[in-house]
Amino acid sequence: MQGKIIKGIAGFYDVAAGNTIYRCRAKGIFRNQKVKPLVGDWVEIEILDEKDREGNLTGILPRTNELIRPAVANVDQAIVVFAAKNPKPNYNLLDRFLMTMEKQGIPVIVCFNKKDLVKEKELAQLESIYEQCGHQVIFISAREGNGIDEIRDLIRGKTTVLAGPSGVGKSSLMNQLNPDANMEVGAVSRKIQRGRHTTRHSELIMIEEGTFVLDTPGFSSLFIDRFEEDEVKDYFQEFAPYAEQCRFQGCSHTHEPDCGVKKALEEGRISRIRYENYVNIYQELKEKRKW
Ligand SMILES: Nc1nc2c(ncn2[C@@H]2O[C@H](COP(=O)(O)OP(=O)(O)OP(=O)(O)O)[C@@H](O)[C@H]2O)c(=O)[nH]1
Ligand SMILES: [Zn+2]
Repeated sequence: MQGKIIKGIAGFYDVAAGNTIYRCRAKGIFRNQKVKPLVGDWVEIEILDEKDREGNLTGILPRTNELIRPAVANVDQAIVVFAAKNPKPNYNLLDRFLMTMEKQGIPVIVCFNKKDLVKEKELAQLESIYEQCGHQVIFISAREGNGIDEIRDLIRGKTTVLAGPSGVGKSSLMNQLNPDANMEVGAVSRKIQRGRHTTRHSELIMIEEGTFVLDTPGFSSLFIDRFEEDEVKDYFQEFAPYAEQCRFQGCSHTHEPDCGVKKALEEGRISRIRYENYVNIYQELKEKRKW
C-alpha cells in the first residue's frame, strides 16, 4: 500500500494512506541505504495491524524535490501569507522568500490576509506589484471566512507549504481549512513574545485525501545565503525588459549611469518597494562576500 509521511517522531513515521493514518516503523533496510525518510515522502508500507493502524515502511518512492528548511519532500507549491495590515507586510522578507522558493523551482502564491482591514485601492496596488513579478495573488479574510474556498481550490490534491511571519493569521487560516487542526489563535504581541514555534517540527496536515499542508515554523530564519549578488536580478523578472536598455552589459542597476531599470523606476513602471528590496539584498550579499 502507498501513502505519504505526514510526521516523523522518534523513529516512527505517521503515514497517510487514503483516509487512514498508520504509525509505521522504518525497517532495517533504511539503515543500510543513504536515504532517510522525510516528511512529504511517498512511501510503500505494509500493514501489521489494521485495527491499531500499525505498519512498516518498506520503501520510498523517488522524490520530485526536497526542501532543507523546512525539511520536507515533494512540495508542489508554497503559499506565503502576509497580513495586508496589522502587522504591516514586511516586503523585504516576502521578496527573500520568493527568491528562495524560486531558486528551488517551487511556485509561490502570494496571499494577503486581513483584507477586511484595508481599502480595495490598496489591495489593487499589492496585486499589481506581485502579479508583475509572476505570482498569483489572493486576498482573504481568515476571520470572516472570506476567500477560503479559493484557497481550498488552489491546494486540492497538492502538497503546499504554508509560510508567513507570526501574527499574520496562519493559524486562523488553518482552522478555517481544517477545524480539526485546532491551532492556537491569539493576540499578535503576546505570541511574538513567547516565540512559540521555535522548536516545532515539520508536520503535514491532511486537509482531505491527497491534500496536504505544511504549516511552517520559523519563517524569519529564512536566509538567502546561497545566492551570488549578480544573480539576484534574475529573480526580479519584471526588470528584464528594461535591463535591455542599460548602457553596460552586466549592469547591476545600482550605481551605473544610463540604467534602463532605474529609468523604468523613475517612470513608475517598476515598483519602488521591489527595487529597494533588490538593492538591499544585492548589497547585503556583496558585503558578505568581502569577508
Ligand atoms: N482583522 C482580521 N484579523 C485577523 C484575521 N485573521 C486573523 N486575525 C487576527 O490576527 C491575530 C493573529 O492570528 P493568528 O491566526 O494567531 O496568527 P498566526 O499567523 O498563526 O500567528 P502565529 O501563531 O504567531 O504564527 C489574531 O488576533 C486573529 O484574530 C483577519 O482576516 N482579519
Ligand atoms: Zn541597469
